[in-house]
Amino acid sequence: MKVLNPDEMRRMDETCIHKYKVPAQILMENAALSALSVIQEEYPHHSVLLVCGSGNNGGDGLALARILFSLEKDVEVLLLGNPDHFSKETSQNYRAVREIGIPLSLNPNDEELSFKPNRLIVDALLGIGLNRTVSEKYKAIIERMNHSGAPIFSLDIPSGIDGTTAQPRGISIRADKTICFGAPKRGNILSPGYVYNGELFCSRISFPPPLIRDWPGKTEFNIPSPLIQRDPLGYKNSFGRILIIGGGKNYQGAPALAAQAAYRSGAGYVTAAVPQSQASGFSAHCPEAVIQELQETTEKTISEKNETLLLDLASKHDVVLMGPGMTGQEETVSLIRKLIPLIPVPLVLDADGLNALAGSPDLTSKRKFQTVITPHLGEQKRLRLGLTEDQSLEERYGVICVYKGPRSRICQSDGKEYINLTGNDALGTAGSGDVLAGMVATLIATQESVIQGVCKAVLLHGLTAERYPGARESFTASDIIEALPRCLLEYKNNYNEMKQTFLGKMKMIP
Ligand SMILES: NC(=O)C1=CN([C@@H]2O[C@H](COP(=O)(O)OP(=O)(O)OC[C@H]3O[C@@H](n4cnc5c(N)ncnc54)[C@H](OP(=O)(O)O)[C@@H]3O)[C@@H](O)[C@H]2O)[C@@H](O)CC1
Ligand SMILES: [K+]
Repeated sequence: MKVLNPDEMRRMDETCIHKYKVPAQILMENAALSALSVIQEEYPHHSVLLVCGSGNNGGDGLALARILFSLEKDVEVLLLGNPDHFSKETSQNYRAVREIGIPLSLNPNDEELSFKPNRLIVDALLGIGLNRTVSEKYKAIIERMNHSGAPIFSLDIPSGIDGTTAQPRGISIRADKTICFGAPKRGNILSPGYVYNGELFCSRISFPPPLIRDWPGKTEFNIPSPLIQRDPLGYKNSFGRILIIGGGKNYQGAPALAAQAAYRSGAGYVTAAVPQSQASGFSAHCPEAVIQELQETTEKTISEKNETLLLDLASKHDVVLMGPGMTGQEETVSLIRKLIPLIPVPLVLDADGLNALAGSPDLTSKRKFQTVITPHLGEQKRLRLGLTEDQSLEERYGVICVYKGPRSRICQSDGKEYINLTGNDALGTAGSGDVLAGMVATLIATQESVIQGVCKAVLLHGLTAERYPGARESFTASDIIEALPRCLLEYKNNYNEMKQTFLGKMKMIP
């Protein structure tokens, strides 16, 4: 499923109207009919107040009012704006609403506004035409709607959410349900906008399939291919050989979590290269891993003396993960910077690996093998130092970048972007990133391509937090690892359902 920004959505609408000859009036009617089916299903007995703005979003609301009224529903319309500025389609619906005699208040003042808690509010104030901070007049109404106690159903996007950035422009409706038209917008899917949708529905409003299928947009939901089945005749070396370079004083846990996550994601063989004084502690955490003891700096971090040994070891593995727990010790940072360009297999950089990389994009951009970086917000900021506004990390560093956070994004340097739909706030726990890094390294080794491996790892990592009972009350990085087997099994056995329901995150309406 493609995700569009408002400009793309307008171009798609225009293409539908001009190339495929589906008139705008029909699109608006279809939008209203699809919203009607949600109301009939979800709010069959509610009376309805439609709050309409003066753009086509308001036009959708007016069309819906007309259809609801024809079904003898108790409806009322609040209309804001100047009818002289309406589009042709909105004007037609406005005239019909007036002629039919549907109760309507035009630009009501504060005293005339009445929101009853048991009456459904349809939010048709602002759609993808939002182009500035919400005006004072609209702000006051949005506040009243949000505090009314009434259920709110938004048309296309909650009024106030920017369709591109997903940020509220000053304020936004907090909807219980939202139906998006044609395709989901970035504002419906990214953080924080997705939270304002409530439950999300989508209608194609009769867009012809080739229009959607062949649309050249580069952003889509992260729903990768099915898991590659394990070879029943395979052995440990055929299920992914992962080298983890990590650990430093006070940070033994980080590489241990990554190693456990690697094994639980299906890796056949994991080597952990850690400072020698931490080897025994590491073994206690992950007895399955083969340990390579490394010479240390005086601060018990990994010394530069290990360069040749590590490069040789890397060449004997399918993927290298470098960074967890390595600290910012000067000599260790210098080692990381020497190793990055030379590691002769795909490389995953996380944590201190990213801090060492920040500001030196040439270290990764010239690598012969692919690099994946998994920065959280703070690390993203550090990596951006020296970049211009319009440069992305994936482009400048020549990597696949996983922008971690609510609704993580996986971005390739060619502009392709996958928005992850799984996960919740439970994942904000120490060690969560180390676990993800171990999963990414493994699935890169075991799946059909680096990008597919990354996408599957991010999806599964999020799924653990949704499937682990009580995760939002109590969850640790080790619980992510514990939940992995059942999530892998679900991915394997229920793949088609997960794909068809967009992992339960969006429901298609005719
Ligand atoms: N095209 C199609 O075929 C289809 C389109 N469809 C529907 O159309 C919607 C897009 O319609 P749209 O482009 O008319 O914009 P819309 O979101 O209604 O708002 C524009 C109005 O808001 C105003 N305004 C803007 N910012 C503001 C602010 N901060 N505070 C206050 N006011 C502000 C702005 O005013 P102005 O800039 O003129 O002052 C303008 O009057 C789309 O979301 C979908 O629902 C469906 O029917 C399917 C077919
Ligand atoms: K809206």
